[in-house]
Amino acid sequence: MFKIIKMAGNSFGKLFKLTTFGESHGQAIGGIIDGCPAGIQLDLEKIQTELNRRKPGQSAIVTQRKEPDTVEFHSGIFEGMTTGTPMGFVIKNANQKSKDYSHIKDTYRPSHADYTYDEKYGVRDYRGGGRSSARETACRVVAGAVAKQFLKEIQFNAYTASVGEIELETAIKDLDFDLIETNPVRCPDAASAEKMEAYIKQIRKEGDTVGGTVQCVIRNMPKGLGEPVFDKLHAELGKAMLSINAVKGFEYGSGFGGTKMKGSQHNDLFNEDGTTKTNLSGGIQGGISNGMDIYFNVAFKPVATIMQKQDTINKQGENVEMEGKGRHDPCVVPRAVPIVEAMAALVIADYLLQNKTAKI
Ligand SMILES: C=C(O[C@@H]1CC(C(=O)O)=C[C@@H](OP(=O)(O)O)[C@H]1O)C(=O)O
Repeated sequence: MFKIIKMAGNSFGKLFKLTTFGESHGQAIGGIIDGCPAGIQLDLEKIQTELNRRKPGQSAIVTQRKEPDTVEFHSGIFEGMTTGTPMGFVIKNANQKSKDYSHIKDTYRPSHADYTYDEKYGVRDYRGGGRSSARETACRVVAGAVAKQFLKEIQFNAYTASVGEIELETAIKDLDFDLIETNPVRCPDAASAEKMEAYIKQIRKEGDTVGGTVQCVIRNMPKGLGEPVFDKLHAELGKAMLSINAVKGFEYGSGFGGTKMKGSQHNDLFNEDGTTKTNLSGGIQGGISNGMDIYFNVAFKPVATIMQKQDTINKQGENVEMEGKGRHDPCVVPRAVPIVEAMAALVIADYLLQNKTAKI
């Protein structure tokens, strides 16, 4: 008897829709962007630049897998312009080292998707984590980079806000986003970035991993995006962020901090033009954008694969010891920055198409 189980959930978005395919050690990963409006003059170099911000091997504090991550578009673009037809794209895998994974064929890394994939499907491509690998996020970055070009007037700026206990202490209004790409951690404050980088290096030496947070600010937002009641704008942003590998938390606006305030402190009072004097709402009220900046935090856990011995179980349910092998990120946060921006751009593009009255 076959178990009737297939993998669903490979698509994101209603009207601006991305479907991805591929595994970390297969021939290629890629996707189809369906619903991108016609007539957008695409800058392909900008799309590649976004991919380069995410790609493995980019610095000493990330996985040392070396992938060119060159995107090839196979449809949907004519003479540099989107045609409104499905945009198929492929990124070839070039640097797989599958033998690093033979030890997890029948054994489960603690807190990795190995166990749940095996339990659900009964079969899994364990090489490099297969479909559960964060390599899939390269496809999201491609689609997000296309969405950003559709949403030219809207600015998406994500950056590393913490690594372990080390936090960026500058208030959002005082940040200089031009500093984000000036260090390998992608933190817009040189002193914090240095501490974070040193800490990630130390953690790597210990064969361990560490988590952190990415903060994202969306500026120049149109008013009126968001579909109450179940499809509130922040609900979709939350889903988008929580679908990124290793994400454990999402908060927007005042977030969990707001629970400690009184209404009299928390309410954003209006200016006559409808803007607000404060923005604890994070640019969204009633699930609808109010034109103020949207800002949110995304929490990333420490990567599950560590280079230390741990107790675990095998497929037979026996207790065994295992140690991670291969090339992994000691902290995913610096490479997650462009992924967060990409997912935010996909949400805003989709909601803009759903809301025909919005103007940008
Ligand atoms: C390849 C990427 O990251 C990979 C994510 C990953 C995992 O388990 O998620 C495991 C590693 O794969 P490999 O062992 O094949 O090097 C990482 O390098 C990428 O992001 O493009």
